[in-house]
Amino acid sequence: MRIIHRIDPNGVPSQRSHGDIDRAHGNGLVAAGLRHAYQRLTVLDLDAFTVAPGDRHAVIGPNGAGKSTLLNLLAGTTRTQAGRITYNGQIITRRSAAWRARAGIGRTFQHPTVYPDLTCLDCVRMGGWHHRHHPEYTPKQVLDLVGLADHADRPAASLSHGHRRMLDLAVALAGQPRILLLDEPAAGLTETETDRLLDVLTGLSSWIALVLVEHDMSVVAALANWITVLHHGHRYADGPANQVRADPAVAALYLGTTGGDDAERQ
Ligand SMILES: Nc1ncnc2c1ncn2[C@@H]1O[C@H](COP(=O)(O)OP(=O)(O)OP(=O)(O)O)[C@@H](O)[C@H]1O
Repeated sequence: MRIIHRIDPNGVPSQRSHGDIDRAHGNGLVAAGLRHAYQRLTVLDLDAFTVAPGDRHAVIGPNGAGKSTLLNLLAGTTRTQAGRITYNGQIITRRSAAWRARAGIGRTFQHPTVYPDLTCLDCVRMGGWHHRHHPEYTPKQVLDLVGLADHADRPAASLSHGHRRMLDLAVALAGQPRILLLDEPAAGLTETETDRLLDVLTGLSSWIALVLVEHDMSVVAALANWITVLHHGHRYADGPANQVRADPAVAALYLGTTGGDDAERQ
């Protein structure tokens, strides 16, 4: 199986399933030359990563591959050490996470960080604070969307793990993101909760781009039309979701039967 690479060696998008027109006008999120190290250990070294409006882009890879690090750099919760990030044609590399959230780059967390002392409704109000005068949806509508309408007045701290994840998503959605970065949104959810999550995410407006870090391949299969595989911080494979999922080398990577032929894959 040949993996179709999305980026040519010069960093120019080469193959796209959709979004080309928007990208041509400079819309979307474009990261180039992102490198990140903890102490002297480089955990991410990515030539290019692009997200166009409407993308459904999964980032997969074994534990420690650098997936969350990538998401944190895109969201601005981790400071960029090397590389450049642009959003709708504007360089945002040094912009804070709060600035990026206001600009439309929303995120959820691997470990949901809701405001524990606030009620669910107030958490969502906080998430949509910068849209409070012209909200697309009221906080109650957002809570209803994720199935938490009955919990509006409960403190966030009292929620179950699954409900906390959905509240985290509601907070992100209240910010009216144009790009939504999701860090393992299905982790720890029951089957019913996962179905709800998929209902919410598949029902989002088609112009909202999703970047999904996820280990659950059924969730990836249901949502993603493009997959980037990371391995030891490098891009191991990149292509249309059905092709990447069918690639024996990607399966072997997950089963731990590959030696990690990064050089061959880049
Ligand atoms: N704050 C930190 N200090 C030191 N090392 C870190 C820190 N955060 C992450 N790392 C290391 O960086 C590497 C990449 O971590 P990252 O969380 O991005 O991987 P991941 O692909 O998201 O993994 P997982 O699927 O297990 O969540 C790992 O080796 C991890 O141990």
